[in-house]
Amino acid sequence: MPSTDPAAGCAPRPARRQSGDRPPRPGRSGYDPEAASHLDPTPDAYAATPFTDQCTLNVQAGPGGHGCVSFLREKFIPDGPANGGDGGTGGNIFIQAVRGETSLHKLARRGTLKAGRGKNGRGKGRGGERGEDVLIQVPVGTIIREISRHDPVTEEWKKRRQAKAMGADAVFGDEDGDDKSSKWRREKWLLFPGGLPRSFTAADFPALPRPRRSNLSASQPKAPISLDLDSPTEQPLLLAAGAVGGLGNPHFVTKSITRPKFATKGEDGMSLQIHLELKILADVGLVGLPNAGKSTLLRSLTKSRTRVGNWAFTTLQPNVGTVVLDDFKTRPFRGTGQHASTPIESFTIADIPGLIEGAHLDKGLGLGFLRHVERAAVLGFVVELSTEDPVTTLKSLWREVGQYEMIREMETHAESERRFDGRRDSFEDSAGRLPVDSKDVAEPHDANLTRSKFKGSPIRFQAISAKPWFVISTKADLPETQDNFTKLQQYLSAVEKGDAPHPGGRKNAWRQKIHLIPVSAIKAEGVDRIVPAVLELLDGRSTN
Ligand SMILES: Nc1nc2c(ncn2[C@@H]2O[C@H](COP(=O)(O)OP(=O)(O)OP(=O)(O)O)[C@@H](O)[C@H]2O)c(=O)[nH]1
Ligand SMILES: [Mg+2]
Repeated sequence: MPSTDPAAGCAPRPARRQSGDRPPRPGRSGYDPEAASHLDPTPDAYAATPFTDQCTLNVQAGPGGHGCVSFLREKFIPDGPANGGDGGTGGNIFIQAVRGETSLHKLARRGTLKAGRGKNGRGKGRGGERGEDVLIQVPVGTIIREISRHDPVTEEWKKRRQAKAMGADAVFGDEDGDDKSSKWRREKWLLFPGGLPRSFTAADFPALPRPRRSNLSASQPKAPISLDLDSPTEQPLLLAAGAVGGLGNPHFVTKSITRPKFATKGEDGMSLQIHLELKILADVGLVGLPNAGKSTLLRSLTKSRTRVGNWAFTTLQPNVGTVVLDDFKTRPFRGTGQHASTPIESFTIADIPGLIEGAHLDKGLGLGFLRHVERAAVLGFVVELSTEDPVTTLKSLWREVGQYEMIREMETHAESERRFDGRRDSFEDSAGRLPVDSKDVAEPHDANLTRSKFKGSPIRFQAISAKPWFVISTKADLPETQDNFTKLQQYLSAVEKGDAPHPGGRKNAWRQKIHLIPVSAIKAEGVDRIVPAVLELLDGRSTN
């Protein structure tokens, strides 16, 4: 076996152990145990990075700053007109899918993210500064679902509408509507600190201005949020717009009140509880029992440094490797989607933890990791030839995949019903938006951000059994594996011809040309046949 290291030059190579101090490695037959290589690495030569694929976040848009009560005061003008500035708008919450991120663990640790509060208005008509924005960066392939929201402005509108519907004069009354004489709500107003209580009687107090939102809020996604960030977002997408600031005292100058000693407080920012779920986007997803050789195969096809070990559940998190194609002449085109006419330069392979029989009953690591191959274009079933019956193994793998597919279909159905109910209950106008006060022109921090339209796609589910699939029979270097290979070959050709039912049990499952590729991943033998087979399936056309 040649001991050349394909990873050399791209990662620091661990110090080679002396043959005397290397621990014995059980169960490796037909292979020289002393020769460490990229495909059979020493136990410390693997990448171990923290990984989380789901988390819940609380995000809070910034509250607005308060309006200011101030009067012009100059030499010879002791009691000038009102000149208090408006409060600044609160910070916004943006989200962006970026290529460099691979996990949600950093966000999972944060829990709550709050945008900055707008600054209060100041004298001489100076408006308060905007609050600081928060930008949440997530990996490409993250799905965002809204769990709950608290939007003080929407609630205020709701309350007013209800009060109006009841024909009450209590529109501006206290929450319980008992104290009708109180037309103003103390908590909404900012009073001049030096003023005497009698100067703040309800009698000539103006009506509380109607609740407002910033004009940026028009580009918020509709409630309830449900988005799939399946491609990198060039510009950050707005999740929650900051609340508007309060009005300074010049807004309340009337004929009768020429020197208003009050201003309004800023609105409270909306808060959202969202669930983030990362579903890795790879072209090929590997599915197999634990210890089948999936990670070794990934190492032999790519420069991945995923952990390999002769025990079940060596891999505890998904790993993605990239196969770079250097044969420029025969590179096929991507057959579908927006990149239909771009030639394939590389493709990605996802290796997930092993699936065991009964994974749908939460045995082993359960079915959860299948979310990372659910969106793969092609599924690669990795079956060890040294098992007793590879056909039974393949069938049981498909059974688990079928169970997962069923669960996902039910979830998708339930989700669309929930969304429908959410829309019906939400307080929105016919265009699905709350009215935005045209007077309220809160200048955005960055003009580019206003132009960003919400580009995330709606969440879709693609039937797994309809995807093209192929089988890689590993450990073909081990003795007495020929019979198992023949058995598997016969079974797959029967499935292809329709003589045997599809192992997933679905009628419309894909069964066009099921490749069976025998390999010895550890010796890197036969793996070069995987690339053309994958390209053929990705390309969606048969080269035969
Ligand atoms: N003889 C032989 N051994 C192999 C081959 N491929 C993998 N192995 C060995 O099989 C064992 C398991 O390999 P892994 O690649 O870790 O298997 P896995 O499917 O990723 O396992 P999990 O991560 O537990 O799901 C290791 O000891 C490998 O060295 C092969 O082609 N031939
Ligand atoms: Mg593995």
